[in-house]
Amino acid sequence: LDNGLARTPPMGWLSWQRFRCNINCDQDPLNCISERLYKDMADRLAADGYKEAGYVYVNIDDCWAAKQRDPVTMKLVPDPKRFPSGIKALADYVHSKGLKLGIYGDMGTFTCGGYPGSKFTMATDAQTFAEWGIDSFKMDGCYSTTDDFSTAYPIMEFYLNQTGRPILFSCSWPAYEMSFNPNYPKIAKYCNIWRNFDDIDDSWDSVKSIIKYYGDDAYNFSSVAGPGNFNDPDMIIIGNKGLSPSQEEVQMAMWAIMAAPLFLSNDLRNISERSRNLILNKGAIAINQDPLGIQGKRLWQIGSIQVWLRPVLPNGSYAIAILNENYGGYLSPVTVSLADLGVVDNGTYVLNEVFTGSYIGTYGTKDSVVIKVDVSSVFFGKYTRKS
Ligand SMILES: OC[C@@H]1[C@H](O)[C@H](O)[C@@H](O)CN1C(=S)Nc1ccc(F)cc1
Repeated sequence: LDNGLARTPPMGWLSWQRFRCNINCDQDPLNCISERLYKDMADRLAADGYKEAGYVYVNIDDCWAAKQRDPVTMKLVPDPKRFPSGIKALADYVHSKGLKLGIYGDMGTFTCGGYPGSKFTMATDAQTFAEWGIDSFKMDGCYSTTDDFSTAYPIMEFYLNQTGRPILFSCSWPAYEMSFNPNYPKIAKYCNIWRNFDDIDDSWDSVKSIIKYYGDDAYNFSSVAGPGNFNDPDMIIIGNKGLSPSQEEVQMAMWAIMAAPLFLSNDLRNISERSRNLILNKGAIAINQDPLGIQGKRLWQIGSIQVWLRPVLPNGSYAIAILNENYGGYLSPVTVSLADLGVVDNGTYVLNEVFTGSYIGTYGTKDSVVIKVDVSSVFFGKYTRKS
C-alpha cells in the first residue's frame, strides 16, 4: 500500500501470542488485556533499548473492546474496566514515549474472539481510530464469507485513507484464502502487511511450519514484497517458553531473511539477557530492515539443510542463512560457494558472519567455504561485495 508507511518491515510489540484473550483482570491484573499491559510494554520498549533499535509499534490485538458499541454513536468503545482511561489517553501515553499505537478489528460481524466487528461500520470505525490517534490497524477476517475479502479490505483502506491520518494497514486477507490463489498484487495495493499463513504458536514445530510455507512460496508471494508492502509470517516468540536458544536464533535469522515485520509477542518485563540481546542483534535487524525490501528465498533443501539467500545493500551483496532442522547428530558440514548460490558476477566478496554457526574456509570470491551448522540451528552471514 503506497501510503508512505512500512517502507521497511514494521517493528514493535503485539500482545496476541503471549497474552491471547486473557480478560481476567481480577485474578491476573498483570497479564490481562488492559491499558496497564500496553503501558508496561511501552515503558519497556522505551527504556530497554528496543525503541532505539526500531521497535516502535505497541499493538493491541483482539479482546480490547466492550461487547456492545455505543448505542447512540455506534462507535466502538474499549472495555470500561480494563481500559478505564480510554484508547485516546493510551495513545497519548504511547506517543509521549516516542512510540506508536496499533489496534485490532475484524471485517466481519465479530472479531475472532467474539467482539464487535466492523462489517457495517467501516467508515465510523476508521474515523474513530483516527480520532484516538491510532497509528496501525490490523483487520482480521473471522465471521466473513470468502468472496467478501476482496471488497472489504479495499473499502476499509478507502476509509482509513479518508481520515487523513497515516495508519499502517495490516490485513489477514490471504490467510483466509490460502487454499485458493490469493490475488497478491491486489492485496499489496491495499495493505501494508498481510498475514498469509497460520497463527504462530510458542513451539519449534510452529516456527518450522511457517519457514516451510515461506520457502515453498506458493503463488510466488515473495515477488510482491517491497517497500510499503510485506508478507507477514506472524509474531516473534523469542523470550517465551517454546524455543531453545538456537531455535530462537533460527527465528531471528529467518525473519530477517524473509523481510518479515518484527512484532515481538513476549513479556518484556521478564525476559532473559540472552533473548533480549538476540532481539536487539544489530546485524540481524540491519538485514531485516534493508532498504531494498527484497524478500529472501529458499534456494534449495537437501534433507534437513536449507539454504536461503536475500539480496541486500551494498549492491551485489547477499544475506545467507543455512538452516539445519535435523534432530540427531552434530555439526553438519555444508560446502557452499557463491557460484553454488548463483552469484556469478566477478566481484570480490567477504563473508562476514552476522550471527551464529561456524565455518572454515577462505574469504573471498569464488572460493567454497565449508559452513558447519548444528542441529536446530542456523548459520546466518552476509556476503558483502567489496568491489
Ligand atoms: O482472535 C484474534 C487472533 C489473533 O489476532 C491472530 O493473530 C489472528 O490470526 C486471528 N486470531 C485467532 S485466534 N484466529 C483464529 C484462530 C483459530 C481459529 F479456529 C479461529 C480463529
